[in-house]
Amino acid sequence: MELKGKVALITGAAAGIGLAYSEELLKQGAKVSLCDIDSEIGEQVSDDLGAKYGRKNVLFCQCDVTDYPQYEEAFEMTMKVFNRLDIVINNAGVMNDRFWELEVDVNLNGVIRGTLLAYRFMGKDRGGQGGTIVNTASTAFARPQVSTPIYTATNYAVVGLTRAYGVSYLYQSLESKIVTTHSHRSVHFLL
Ligand SMILES: NC(=O)C1=CN([C@@H]2O[C@H](COP(=O)(O)OP(=O)(O)OC[C@H]3O[C@@H](n4cnc5c(N)ncnc54)[C@H](O)[C@@H]3O)[C@@H](O)[C@H]2O)C=CC1
Ligand SMILES: CCCCC/C=C\C=C\C(=O)C/C=C\C/C=C\CCCC(=O)O
Repeated sequence: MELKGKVALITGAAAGIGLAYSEELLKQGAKVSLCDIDSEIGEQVSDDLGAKYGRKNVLFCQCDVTDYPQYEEAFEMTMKVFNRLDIVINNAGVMNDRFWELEVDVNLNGVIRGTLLAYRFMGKDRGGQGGTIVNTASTAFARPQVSTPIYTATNYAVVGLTRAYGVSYLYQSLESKIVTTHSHRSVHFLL
């Protein structure tokens, strides 16, 4: 996929895998909207990436994926600043089964919110140009992580959600495909 000039919105972008996605996209000429609940690290990372890849190519949106209106604002801000949206990467996640309700709300409900918003802002049936949704899940979906059964369950669910959306779009003859790649013990599904 040609990434030059494309705009990507990435959640959990202030650290780890989300930060790696962001830097790679910038390297390949895309513009990125970094979304994260942590505004202190997020602003810092955004400044650093802006200095390296061009300030006009990087935006930080403070956003909690458990809060639909906040998440929606991040999409609106991205559209306002970059005037387009091509790629949504639902990556934010937590792993702590002691706080299982939060874990489900971030890892599963957050991906559902992000997927619905992505269809709303990019869907051809909504007047958009189409686009790509990438959902990150742990390979715990294939080999259960017995130490964290609820974290494991959220990853099973994300895989089911992503496969079902991918197939329903295929049935509707819209442009879509599912590709799985394995990297750092995570699975990235491309819709
Ligand atoms: N690190 C690993 O070995 C693996 C990670 N994964 C998955 O990859 C994804 C990213 O994981 P990592 O980069 O390792 O995590 P990380 O802990 O390094 O980074 C997660 C980022 O998400 C942000 N975040 C947390 N809650 C949020 C919320 N409610 N709204 C917005 N942002 C929020 C954090 O502030 C942080 O910047 C997760 O979905 C995780 O399940 C999958 C397999 C392995
Ligand atoms: C948001 C997550 C932040 C921290 C992530 C750190 C580690 C994540 C690991 C995984 O997602 C797990 C990946 C594969 C594990 C599969 C099986 C492990 C089996 C061992 C066990 O039961 O513990």
